Amino acid sequence: MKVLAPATIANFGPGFDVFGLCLDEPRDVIKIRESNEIEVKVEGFNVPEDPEKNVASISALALLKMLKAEMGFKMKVKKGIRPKSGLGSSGASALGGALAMATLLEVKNKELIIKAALEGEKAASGSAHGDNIVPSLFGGFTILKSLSPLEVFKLDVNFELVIVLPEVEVSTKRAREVLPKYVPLSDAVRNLALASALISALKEGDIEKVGKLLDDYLAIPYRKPLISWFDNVRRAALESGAYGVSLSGSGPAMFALGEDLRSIGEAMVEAFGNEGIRAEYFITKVGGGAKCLDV
Ligand SMILES: Nc1ncnc2c1ncn2[C@@H]1O[C@H](COP(=O)(O)OP(=O)(O)OP(=O)(O)O)[C@@H](O)[C@H]1O
Ligand SMILES: N[C@@H](CCO)C(=O)O
Repeated sequence: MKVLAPATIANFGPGFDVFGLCLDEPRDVIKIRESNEIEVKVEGFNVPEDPEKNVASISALALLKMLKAEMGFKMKVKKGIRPKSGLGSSGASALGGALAMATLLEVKNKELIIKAALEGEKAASGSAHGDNIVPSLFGGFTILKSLSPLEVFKLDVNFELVIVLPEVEVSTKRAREVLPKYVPLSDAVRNLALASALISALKEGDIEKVGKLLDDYLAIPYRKPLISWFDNVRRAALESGAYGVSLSGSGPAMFALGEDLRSIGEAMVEAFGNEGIRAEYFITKVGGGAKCLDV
């Protein structure tokens, strides 16, 4: 049994903890089979092999516990999404681990799978936010209305975007610690207006309009001390023709929409370089969600 669990962009501008976009790549690949022992092996980016510490096995174990089932397993995690990247690295592994175990046990209940995956996400980032796990499972653009009961609205969208990944790390845990408990009402209203308009623009398929609706007043302003380069890289993207640009999840990855994605990516990489930070860019499209393969 093998699960492909894709990277995601959480928040997607104004949708803090609610919006999520599934990417076609990169992805984690989680292989699982029943065994007498519990073992985790990791390939690719470095994450723990201790089953109590790897997000994928934590989620698989959480599902077993929820079902009051006992079973050993051997898990192989091919880690294709860089941890602490802002691309939903822990979310993809958490979803992959829960989905792989669910498939082994022939469990189809999506709410249960997400509940188990949230245990992994919580272990990684200190918070059971679902805006990476949900798009990684369902694909497309997701609006997470409620986790319990699970209520997800999905938009099937189709466009390309450029992702820029700098060689710095931002811990999601830290990026959540810096957020205030309360925000000014005027900022909440601004985000509400942007988020509502963004959904309408996505439904129209007007990506230029979507790009102009990516501002955020709830999280990014408070995270600036952790992402001091953000404004300069954003400016470079806009000056090179991007319709819009934002942080992916809690960063450091950024994404931009536009026509000439290659030029925008190059301009953003150069802007990171001016800050003394090496970065790379890649172009991808909206992904279709996690896949289970019988191998
Ligand atoms: N399978 C796994 N995948 C990713 N991270 C893991 C995994 N197992 C354990 N971890 C640990 O979880 C932590 C992930 O931290 P964090 O949530 O900040 O990153 P992230 O999920 O990659 O961020 P983001 O969601 O913004 O991409 C790291 O300390 C990492 O070592
Ligand atoms: N919504 C989460 C996503 C983290 O990947 C946050 O911004 O903290």
